[in-house]
Amino acid sequence: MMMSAERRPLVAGNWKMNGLKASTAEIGAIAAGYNAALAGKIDLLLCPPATVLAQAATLADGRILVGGQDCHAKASGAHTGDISAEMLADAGAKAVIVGHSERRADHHESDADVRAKAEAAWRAGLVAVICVGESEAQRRAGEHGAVVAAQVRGSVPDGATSSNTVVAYEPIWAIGTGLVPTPADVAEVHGIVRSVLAERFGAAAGGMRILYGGSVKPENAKALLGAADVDGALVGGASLKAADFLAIARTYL
Ligand SMILES: O=C[C@H](O)COP(=O)(O)O
Repeated sequence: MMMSAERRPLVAGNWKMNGLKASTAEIGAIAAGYNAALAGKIDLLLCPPATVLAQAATLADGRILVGGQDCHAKASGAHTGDISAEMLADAGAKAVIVGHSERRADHHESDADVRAKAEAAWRAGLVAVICVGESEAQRRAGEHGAVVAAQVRGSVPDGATSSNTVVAYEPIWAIGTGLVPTPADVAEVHGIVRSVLAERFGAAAGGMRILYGGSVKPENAKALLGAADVDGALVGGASLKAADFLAIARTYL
């Protein structure tokens, strides 16, 4: 385990395919609730659907960060329905999630695809939030460490730094299920992620943030976020309500 005083916690919200214009009031409430005490300790990022991203950026008013949930690897061109990192940046995004397990499953994204998207994020000046995580069958077979290590090796591009990259560990079986690993299980995998980052990036790995995601709720946040090598959370369902998202963030106060 490597520790670094430089790692400022990050609590990120992923609205997935939820949220209409009216829902962005929650983003205004989150920005309003990000008071001096929270701002003194942690960063907040919210990733709504691309359709409301610009509106979210306006409501966030620079107080919290907003981001995209995916991007195309290219900057522009004939790719119907896709959105580039440059477009997200133009709408006010400061970060983008890449390689979420739902993208890997629904859109057959490989580690190489995810790596290209992370590079696209950097090209546009965005932080890449790179997701990794094992399936239930892989966990049962005891393969979680090897699976996650391979995903980190394949999905994180050369050139990653603590400023341009965040890794999110999200065991697939914990996403949206209410099932959570024990803090010791989370610490084990985060330690593996940090070791792989250290093999690749040396001492800089000590400054890189590794988030845990998967059924994080106000009730379990303290235990999960208190685990070794956990530098924040990637929150799905509980990020849809400002009160719940802020309650998770306040775990750090
Ligand atoms: O990106 C977020 C994760 O997939 C976690 O979702 P969840 O908090 O609804 O389990």
